[in-house]
Amino acid sequence: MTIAPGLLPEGLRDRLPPQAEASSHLLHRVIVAIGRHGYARVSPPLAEFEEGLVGQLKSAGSRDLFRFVDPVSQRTLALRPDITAQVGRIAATRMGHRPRPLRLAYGGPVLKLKATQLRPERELTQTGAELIGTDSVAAVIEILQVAIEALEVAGVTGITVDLTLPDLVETLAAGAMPLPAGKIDAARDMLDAKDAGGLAGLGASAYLPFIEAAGPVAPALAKLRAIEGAQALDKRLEAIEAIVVAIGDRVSLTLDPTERHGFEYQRWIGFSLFGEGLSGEIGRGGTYSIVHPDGSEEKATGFSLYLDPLVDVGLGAVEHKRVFLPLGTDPATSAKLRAEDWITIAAVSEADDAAALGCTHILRDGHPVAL
Ligand SMILES: N[C@@H](Cc1c[nH]c[nH+]1)C(=O)O
Repeated sequence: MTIAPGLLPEGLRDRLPPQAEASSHLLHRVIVAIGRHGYARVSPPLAEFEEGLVGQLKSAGSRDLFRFVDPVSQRTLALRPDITAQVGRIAATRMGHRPRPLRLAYGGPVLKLKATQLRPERELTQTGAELIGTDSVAAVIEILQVAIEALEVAGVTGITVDLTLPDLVETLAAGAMPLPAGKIDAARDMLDAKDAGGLAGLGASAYLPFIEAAGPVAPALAKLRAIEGAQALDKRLEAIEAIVVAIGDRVSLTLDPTERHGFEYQRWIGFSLFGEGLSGEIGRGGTYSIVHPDGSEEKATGFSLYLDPLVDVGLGAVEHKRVFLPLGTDPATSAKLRAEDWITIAAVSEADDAAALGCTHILRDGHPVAL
């Protein structure tokens, strides 16, 4: 089968001007904003041994990995679908001796095995921060504040934070709302899909009220509090109240306690981030556990942002002044212009056309004149 020239595999794309520049500009601005909160940047590789990517975070699956055999080591390598696991590996090994809490930031491409309907792209630019050594309420609030600031710096407005309780079913099933072990996964899936009939069929009707307890945070919290047998969640609900106090004025807060989708390894709290005019989720995060080589576990809290939807709506675009330099322009003059922040487009033939080349100015008598 021949492949049409320029055709790329599904979910992979070229970024052209000006979006390619906007994308790197946005990543730079966001990572600088994260760094201001003390998060030092790490830069793990695009691919590593499969074991390095799957064993690091408790409960993280290994399904969505692009795998291949490395002709050099003869070992199975995988392309990273998520940088958080790599940061976990670094924190547990090379930076295991650094004082806690350890604040690390990252940014770069990740590759998902499957696209989703909402996100047809498989290669995404992921950036974020991980606060390692704690999953306290204070840690969650710091992480949310850093994420919100990073989104604001990127130009996102109308931010919504949707909170969820990823381990809700396990927590309740172990206490007041028992479920046979074999049914926990099924109950979780049905709650995630808000499938009331399925839940009842499973003998998990006690969980039905959780489906109703979703929406703007204040009424949702009130409904959760009223659920018979949900006292095991009290500490989590208090934490959510503290989050409302900390960031409720800055963003819209919603609560969807049974949302699990995309929260594979997050534990007592998770959150999704949305922005006005941006389709789908633009970020996600929560608390999780890093597994150390000796089997011990370390708590952590973090967030990741996905910058592609921002670039797609034009955020990060940089306005440039582009001056056309006719043939024979003195190199010292053009160097001076570049030092003054101009982009210089030098003629290479008499036929070159300043307007067609996207110039905003043309150099006349040593000075840029607007076209
Ligand atoms: N890396 C996760 C989000 C996250 C970061 N830290 C904890 N959770 C994701 O992209 O879904």
